[in-house]
Amino acid sequence: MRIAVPNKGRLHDPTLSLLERAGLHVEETADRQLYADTVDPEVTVLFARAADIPEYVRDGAADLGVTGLDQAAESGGVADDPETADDNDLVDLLDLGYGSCRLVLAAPEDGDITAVEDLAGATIATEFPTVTRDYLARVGVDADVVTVTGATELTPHVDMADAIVDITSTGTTLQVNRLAVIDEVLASSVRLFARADVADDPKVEQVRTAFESVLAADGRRYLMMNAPTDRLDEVKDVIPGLGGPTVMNVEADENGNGKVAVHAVVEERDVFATISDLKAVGASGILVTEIERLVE
Ligand SMILES: Nc1ncnc2c1ncn2[C@@H]1O[C@H](COP(=O)(O)OP(=O)(O)OP(=O)(O)O)[C@@H](O)[C@H]1O
Ligand SMILES: O=P(O)(O)OC[C@H]1O[C@H](OP(=O)(O)OP(=O)(O)O)[C@H](O)[C@@H]1O
Ligand SMILES: [Mg+2]
Repeated sequence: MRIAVPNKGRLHDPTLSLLERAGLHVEETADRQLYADTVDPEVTVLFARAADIPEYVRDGAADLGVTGLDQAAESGGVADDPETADDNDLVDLLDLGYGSCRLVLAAPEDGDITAVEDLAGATIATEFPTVTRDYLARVGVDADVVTVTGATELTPHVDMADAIVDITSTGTTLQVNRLAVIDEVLASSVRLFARADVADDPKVEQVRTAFESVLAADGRRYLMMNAPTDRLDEVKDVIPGLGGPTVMNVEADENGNGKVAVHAVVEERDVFATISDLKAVGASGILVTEIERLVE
């Protein structure tokens, strides 16, 4: 099975680190620029441009792809559910959380275009012509779309376009170019995509679960402690756990008082307060550790 991942740019490093954390270590090879083996003999990684990845997956050059939803939507249909997906759809299996941005319609701050209706008969420049045309059809506005391959923000200032559809995240680029957002066209983030005909494959499910387990572990910590058996209920009340904690009997102390070991997964933001609460109800030997993966 082949997974296409971004070969460069902002999505490259986070994607490789996700593969690593998911246990799919990418082997170093001479051909690393194009493809690489992983520790799983059935899984190969293919390096491609973020914008080309959806096409690689649709064409069958790869089975899975990691890239932005904006790129997938630009290349054709995207389905959330393999059951209802068309043959040529990409199935959006999992939101990986990074690469968050918005595709927005924007026009010069001090211009005449302040609403999407003002764009009837106007020209919109974008690197995302398909998404833009779909959007115009959705809102029922007839405008021309010109495709550019970069520096889109410049086009309204050189009379190439009246408005643009482009990526924004912090808003700095729009602000510097004195462009105001008129509407959101698409909210995007990086997703794990599969070709519809392999979306139900057990190997695909294995990769999806591995990625999901990394996301589930993010921002969570594993707490371990000992507690007097007769104070277990108080300890349980204090732990803001995911489900009940795991409780194990351990040897009684030298005075014959019963003791238990308690393990629990807690949100990282709760750890600081929880530790003092635990001490107050008699817990001791409290350990806090990171979690690599969590399969819920
Ligand atoms: N400013 C941004 N903030 C968050 N995500 C972004 C931003 N710009 C782009 N992205 C996401 O990253 C994807 C890849 O962007 P792009 O193709 O521009 O590559 P890049 O990482 O910017 O590298 P380069 O432009 O140098 O090739 C986009 O499709 C989008 O999903
Ligand atoms: O809202 P902001 O935080 O300013 O981000 C938006 C900018 O980020 C991307 O450009 P990028 O930095 O990837 O440069 P590029 O045009 O070379 O791809 C995108 O094309 C916008 O221009
Ligand atoms: Mg870019």
